[in-house]
Amino acid sequence: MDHAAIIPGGGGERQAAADDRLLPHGPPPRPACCRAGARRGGTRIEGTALAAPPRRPSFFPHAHRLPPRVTLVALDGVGKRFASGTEALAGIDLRIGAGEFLAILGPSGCGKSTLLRLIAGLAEPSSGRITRQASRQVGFVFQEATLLPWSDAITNVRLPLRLAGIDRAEQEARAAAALDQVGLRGFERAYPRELSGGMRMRVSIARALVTRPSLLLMDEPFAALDELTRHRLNDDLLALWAGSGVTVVFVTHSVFESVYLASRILVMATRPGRVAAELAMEAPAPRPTGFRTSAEYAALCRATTEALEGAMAQ
Ligand SMILES: Nc1ncnc2c1ncn2[C@@H]1O[C@H](COP(=O)(O)OP(=O)(O)OP(=O)(O)O)[C@@H](O)[C@H]1O
Repeated sequence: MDHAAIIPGGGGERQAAADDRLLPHGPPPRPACCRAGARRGGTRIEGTALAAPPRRPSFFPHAHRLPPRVTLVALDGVGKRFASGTEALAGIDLRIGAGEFLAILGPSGCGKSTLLRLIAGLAEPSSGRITRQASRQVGFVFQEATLLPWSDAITNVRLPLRLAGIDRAEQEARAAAALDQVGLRGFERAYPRELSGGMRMRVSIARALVTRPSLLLMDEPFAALDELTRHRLNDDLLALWAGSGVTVVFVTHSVFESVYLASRILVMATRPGRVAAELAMEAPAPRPTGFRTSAEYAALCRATTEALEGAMAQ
């Protein structure tokens, strides 16, 4: 099968409406290719410039190796047991490379959110070790937009800067730029109740971006949105990622969303939560028109579904 073939005329993925339009910019498209491989192995970490993630064997015929990159966060044998006795995670070895788009995919309760919180430093592991690059700045986006209802969009977005003690003029300028970045120029004075669900999520993303994070952590951010809005936000997030160089870790239940977005997918199994498989894939970013109906996308979704079914059978 030719994984790089694109079926023309499909999709409607990038028909941005005024209501849900995001980023105008993006990098030159990369060649279409994909790679997936079994996971194992660790990498020694030296100081703050961490070692590159391990390379893994491929099983796609046109596979190629990803370039080595700096590791932002490294987890070695990480486990998490809650006071209730629940063993949420066990034996997690993971390298998050600068600039990658990592999706964490798995069934409900497998520990995806717990893993994201550990990566963020919002919780401590009960075993193992997490090493983070010292200079990283983390942004967090949750499933709900969690905006202050009594504040307009720009006030919501500048909140992290206000809490950091940055002066008012800079807060305003950076918040306006972040809203522009997510396609909401002109909506600075709109209140959350005046915005659609997709627009509220854009404000939430702008609030995460305003701190100029090197690591953007997203916990099922589009799960509550309708499918078309979700597709548009997927495209715009990809353009944002590709244009900014930010590292994204994205939790999702959806095989289709993970394949569409990610450069690497971590498939998790449950009880205790652990990494069952790791699939590395690369496709042009932003995705070309019709990618959702392409043979390449279908092949990647099939491989990922098989990996997820394998994980659930473990
Ligand atoms: N604070 C906590 N105290 C006790 N147990 C917890 C706590 N947080 C999570 N758990 C348990 O840890 C396990 C993993 O939960 P987690 O929310 O990380 O899974 P998840 O994969 O994100 O689930 P979902 O996809 O349904 O959001 C679950 O069994 C959950 O009940």
